Amino acid sequence: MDPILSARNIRKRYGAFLALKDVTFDLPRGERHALIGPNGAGKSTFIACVAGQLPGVEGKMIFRGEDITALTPASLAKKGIGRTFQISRAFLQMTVMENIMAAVVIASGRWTSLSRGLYRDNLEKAFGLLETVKLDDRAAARVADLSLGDRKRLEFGMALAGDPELLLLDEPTAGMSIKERHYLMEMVATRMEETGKTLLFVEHDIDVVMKIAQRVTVMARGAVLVVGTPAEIAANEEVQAIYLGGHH
Ligand SMILES: Nc1ncnc2c1ncn2[C@@H]1O[C@H](COP(=O)(O)OP(=O)(O)OP(=O)(O)O)[C@@H](O)[C@H]1O
Repeated sequence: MDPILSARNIRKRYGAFLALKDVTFDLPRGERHALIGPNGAGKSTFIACVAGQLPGVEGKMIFRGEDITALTPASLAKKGIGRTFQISRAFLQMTVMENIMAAVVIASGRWTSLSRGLYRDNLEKAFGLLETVKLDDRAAARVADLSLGDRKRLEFGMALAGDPELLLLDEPTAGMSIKERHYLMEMVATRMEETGKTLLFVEHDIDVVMKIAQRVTVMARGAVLVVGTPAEIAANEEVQAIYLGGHH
């Protein structure tokens, strides 16, 4: 296995509460990997640790052979770790195109260039991303007027602007209809497949997990319980006990 990400003994405390208890985890390059587990298992905390968003994380995080422990989200983005962000309120009144352009410009790292060539390149890239997430026909719409499914696809497109090697998605389908969930996640899976990138996602919809993930990590109470293929996970008695035990 050629891991793109190796987490070693990751610990995270919130005050006196230990939310992650020595999580050790290897993510092979090019894999679509789901993190599942009951509420409070530590899934979002782990994703936030990988994205560099939490202070005081203990342990070691290696990305593409390099120690990235304690790097800031901005430097992690430059190194190829991307995640989606909810579009902030101020940007909801702007159009789909303006939002995706902002993501492209930020990802390019060149805010102030007036070069027309660069502007044209950015515009082309922005259009390409809108095509990828099937929003090219909504380019002029205000984000506030989009359906939830459309907005989530836009957020996915914006996360792709930096062309991340590893994409982190924390409950990307929350609040969506079953049909929208599958539509979004099939789109994400296709994109990952075509570009050879790696995906780590937290997902509560087990049907989506079974369809999209190549391997699954089950977390419970801040620790990794079991790792396996979707079929192995579905057949695992410990996992069944957690889910049927009413703890989620
Ligand atoms: N900022 C915080 N301060 C204190 N405790 C926190 C904080 N964030 C999370 N926790 C606690 O840490 C534990 C893990 O939370 P986390 O959100 O990572 O779990 P999760 O597996 O993503 O759960 P869910 O499926 O409900 O989103 C929970 O017990 C939660 O209450």
